[in-house]
Amino acid sequence: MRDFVRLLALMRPQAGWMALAVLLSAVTSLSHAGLMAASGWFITAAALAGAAGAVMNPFTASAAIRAFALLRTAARYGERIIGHEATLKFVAHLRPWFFAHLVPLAPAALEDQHSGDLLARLKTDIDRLEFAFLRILSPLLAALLAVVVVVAFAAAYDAAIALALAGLLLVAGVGLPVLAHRLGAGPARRLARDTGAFEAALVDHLEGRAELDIYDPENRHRARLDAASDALLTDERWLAGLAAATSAGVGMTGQLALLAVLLLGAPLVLAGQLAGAELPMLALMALAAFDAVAPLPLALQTLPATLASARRLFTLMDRPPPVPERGVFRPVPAAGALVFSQVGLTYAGAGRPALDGIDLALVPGRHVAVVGPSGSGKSSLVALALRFRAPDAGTITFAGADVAAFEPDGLRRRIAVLAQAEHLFAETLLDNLRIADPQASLARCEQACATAAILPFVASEPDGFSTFVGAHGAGLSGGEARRLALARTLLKDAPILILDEPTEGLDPETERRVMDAVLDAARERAVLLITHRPAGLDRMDEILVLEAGRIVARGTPAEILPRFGRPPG
Ligand SMILES: Nc1ncnc2c1ncn2[C@@H]1O[C@H](COP(=O)(O)OP(=O)(O)OP(=O)(O)O)[C@@H](O)[C@H]1O
Repeated sequence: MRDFVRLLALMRPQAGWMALAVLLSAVTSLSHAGLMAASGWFITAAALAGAAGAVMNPFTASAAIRAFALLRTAARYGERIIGHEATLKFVAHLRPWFFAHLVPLAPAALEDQHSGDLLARLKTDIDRLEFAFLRILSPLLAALLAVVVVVAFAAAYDAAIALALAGLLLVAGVGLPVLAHRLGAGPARRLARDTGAFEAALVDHLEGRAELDIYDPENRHRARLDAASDALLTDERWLAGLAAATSAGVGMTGQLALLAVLLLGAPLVLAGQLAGAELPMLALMALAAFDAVAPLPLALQTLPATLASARRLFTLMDRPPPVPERGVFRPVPAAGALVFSQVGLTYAGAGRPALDGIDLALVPGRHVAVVGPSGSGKSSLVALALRFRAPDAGTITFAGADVAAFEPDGLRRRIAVLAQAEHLFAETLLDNLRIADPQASLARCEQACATAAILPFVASEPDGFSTFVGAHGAGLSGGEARRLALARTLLKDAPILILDEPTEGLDPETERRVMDAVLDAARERAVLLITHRPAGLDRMDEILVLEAGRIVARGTPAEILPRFGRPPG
């Protein structure tokens, strides 16, 4: 219920258009019933007049028939135009709204989300909400309006006929939809829940094709996908069958209503309490009134999936961002030292802190390395520096002010990072480089590529910088992808440079050359080098040794490196 109310609140800006669409939809149903009623009356009255040899004025009735027919067409046209306009405006607002809520959550608060599942939310769930008005709300309200008018009209002629009509409309408009809802709730909820998971598994399957070819020749993974797909199809088939059966049920109830009106009305005609032409008028109007309730079974059947989609979206929306992205912030100084003082970080549900009592200063012109075994907390340091997470102990300052005083995006502009797993976009080499600086001249791109030792590769490609790198850089070797990502990081003109395993995948000689070039180029910047490898460590001003989240040793290369008989980490 809460989700439904929140959904209604989201529709509020379009409430005026939506109310008009509902009104027009009710007018469409009523003019249809009016057309049928007037036609029934006219045909019978003409036949009775003919049989009695009397003269009848055909103009009033035929004018009414024409008026109802025109009104029905105009109202239907208006309802379609306005209903879709309101819905499109609603969706135009919904998708950016969802996206705007999602962005501050990334990456830390979305770590448990599969990209395929997020895509399903952006697409399938929002598509479902898109129809919440057209398929659920509008038919429901329009049917209510139309039914009240039709039953009141019938009551003006005879209470029993009105009662029978109201009862059968209730059966078709409430009884059958509730039954269909009951029978379809499980499959509908499963569909809403599992479609996202299925799409996520499908994306996973495609991305992991190479691994599956190696490890899964028996196609076990594929069989699981097939089974999930079959289950979804079974549910879909059940819901389609249910929709067909309830629609047939509504049609049959309409026929029953026609019969009931005739049976109840015939004695009244014989007793002279009802005019002969009024009986077919009421009977045909009753039959036509069922058009108004015909969409209700589908509306109620759609409701659980729509609510499940709304709940999935709202649950994600309600996650607090790991750091506040909005508020009153100070302008971020162009340069300054990034200083960690006694910083601690404990992940939710973790038994021990990932970082504890960290003191670290990234000062312009000073180069610091952090070494330590896997899981010692190196990437967590980067997440804190980038304000993807906030420390739960100690303080981090930039240019002397707590980083919480700055807008996170503004602070991130001062930091260039080569992360452990850099994403390459399915675009050209140049497009990938210019993500760091869209204005970067070709000469600057070449300079960055030369420093990262990727320029010879670019030059050897027939298309040069226009070479397409493929999805996730699949068209490049691991080392090439790493050097391209490094060149991109170097292009970002930021006073702080963080390099997480920059030479991963390079041979020792290239590694040494690249590290020398990078450190020369970054002489003026504050550098944080995170590494397991020896290259470049001898050029550091300070080396910190991290173990299980704590700094267990720190000093100059001359003090630290002799402790490691072999490469540290
Ligand atoms: N999102 C997370 N949720 C819970 N625990 C996490 C999360 N990220 C990291 N950890 C844990 O925090 C600790 C430090 O992880 P971190 O990734 O910072 O280590 P690392 O030194 O960068 O490791 P590696 O060298 O393997 O990349 C590990 O015990 C890890 O399991």
